[in-house]
Amino acid sequence: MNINPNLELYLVTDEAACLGRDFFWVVEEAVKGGVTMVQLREKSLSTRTFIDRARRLKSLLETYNVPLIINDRVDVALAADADGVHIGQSDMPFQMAHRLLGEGKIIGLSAEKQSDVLEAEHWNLSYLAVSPLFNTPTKTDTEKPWELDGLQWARQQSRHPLVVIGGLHPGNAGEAVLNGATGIAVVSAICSAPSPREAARELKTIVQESILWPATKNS
Ligand SMILES: Cc1ncc(COP(=O)(O)OP(=O)(O)O)c(N)n1
Ligand SMILES: Cc1nc(C(=O)O)sc1CCOP(=O)(O)O
Ligand SMILES: [Mg+2]
Repeated sequence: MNINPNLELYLVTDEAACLGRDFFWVVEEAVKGGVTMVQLREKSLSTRTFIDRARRLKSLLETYNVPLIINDRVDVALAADADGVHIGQSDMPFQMAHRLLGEGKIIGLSAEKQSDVLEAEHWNLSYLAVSPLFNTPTKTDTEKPWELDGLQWARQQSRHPLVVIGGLHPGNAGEAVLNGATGIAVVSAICSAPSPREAARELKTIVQESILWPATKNS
């Protein structure tokens, strides 16, 4: 696996946010719309059900060559042969996760405050998540949002690709990229959209056009 994945549009799953629709249908539609990476984020499943879901998702995503990331759980990532893990500041420390996973796996880390960004310079991450960029009702146990000025600061300090998460939608995705994000991570803007495929398509276009700006501005 390429440990430098395409981060442009990162779907973080939440079955409750799928509004009763089939979870795998929502993910597949999102991938058809242009999602470049998927994180399976499960906070209440038993270990066995988490592994079963991860294996099924892995086989779905393989068809589209889209990497699967497991939130929090290195054991589940290994059991499902996922492409990597996402760890937060209260999860397994980076060095342990790296040792257990071995080479060739994606590891992403949340940065909640300035010292997290500086500490992360020691580690070979695939990405650093600016967490949260904006307030979001989807996850409320967060630190203070970074906002755009905080994102600019992180961009100046960090050597890692930056993913932004928290409150991203078509109205602010472009400014996130213009202020330093390599890509955006979203839950509700895709999972709860009337058409997850169309929502992903719209967000992907915004991200890609913002990456190219100002190269395309006068063309
Ligand atoms: C891409 C991405 N960024 C941040 C998080 C949050 O991780 P964490 O702080 O460990 O919180 P939980 O998601 O585990 O509740 C994430 N999952 N993904
Ligand atoms: C899973 C998660 N982590 C966050 C963090 O700040 O670390 S915010 C978040 C949920 C993001 O949901 P939405 O796209 O609906 O705002
Ligand atoms: Mg976590």
